[in-house]
Amino acid sequence: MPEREIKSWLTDMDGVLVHEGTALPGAADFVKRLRDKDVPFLILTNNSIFTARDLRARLSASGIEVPEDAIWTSALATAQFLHEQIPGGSAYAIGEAGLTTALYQAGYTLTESDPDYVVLGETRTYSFEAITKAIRLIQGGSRFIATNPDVTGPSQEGPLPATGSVAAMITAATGRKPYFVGKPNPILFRSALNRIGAHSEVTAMIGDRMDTDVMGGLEAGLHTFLVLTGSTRSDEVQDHPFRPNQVVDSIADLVDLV
Ligand SMILES: O=C(CO)COP(=O)(O)O
Ligand SMILES: [Mg+2]
Repeated sequence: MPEREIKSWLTDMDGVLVHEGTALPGAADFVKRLRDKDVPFLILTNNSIFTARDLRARLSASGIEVPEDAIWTSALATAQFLHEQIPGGSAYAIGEAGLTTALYQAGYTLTESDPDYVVLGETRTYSFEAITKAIRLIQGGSRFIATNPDVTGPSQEGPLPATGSVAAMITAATGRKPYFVGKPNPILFRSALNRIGAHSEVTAMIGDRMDTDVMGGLEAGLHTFLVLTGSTRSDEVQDHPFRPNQVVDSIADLVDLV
């Protein structure tokens, strides 16, 4: 049992609720319990590929029913961050609808011509041409932003290369490191807590990665649960200088805590 009462929940998506488009055992029950008991919650994902509307549909197709406004992605947080930094700015974006739509909705112009920012997001179709353009723009002075530092993402077949790995390639070519807006950045956690009106003292974070979900939750003052259905094996927890409050096999073990 947690040492403190949990009144609101932030939960990661890939590796906790789903593997790509397949729901993990207990995920649908966990979310249904939250909604039936009207418990404040938010799905907090570093996956910047999809819009919240698309993610709602994908989760529904896997049997997990959540409203669109219960989903907060690293793409949405990145667009909000850039709007606060340079309102009405411009960006060269590598990513999919989740990122480009969020940037447009934040009032940004997408361009290859002297953009304020190069924004790297998640995609399954990174192109050599696009990465080359990004490298040249960064060398020309555009600021380098990435939606999330995850070097891999989980799937049923095994790890998938992710934004953090591609960012490392661009860093190697330019000598510039990106500013990552997604987990573990406190910006994502603070914006998430604000969206559900929750206080860190009584909020839990459920994740599958130590370097994003658990680190970010820990630093935000949340109670942290690590599940073993995603990117972290139980014997890997000790490789990190910090640990979650609790390690559980899967989200099915947390249903009765709601
Ligand atoms: O998509 C991701 C990295 O590829 C991570 O997504 P989550 O933050 O939902 O685990
Ligand atoms: Mg995850």
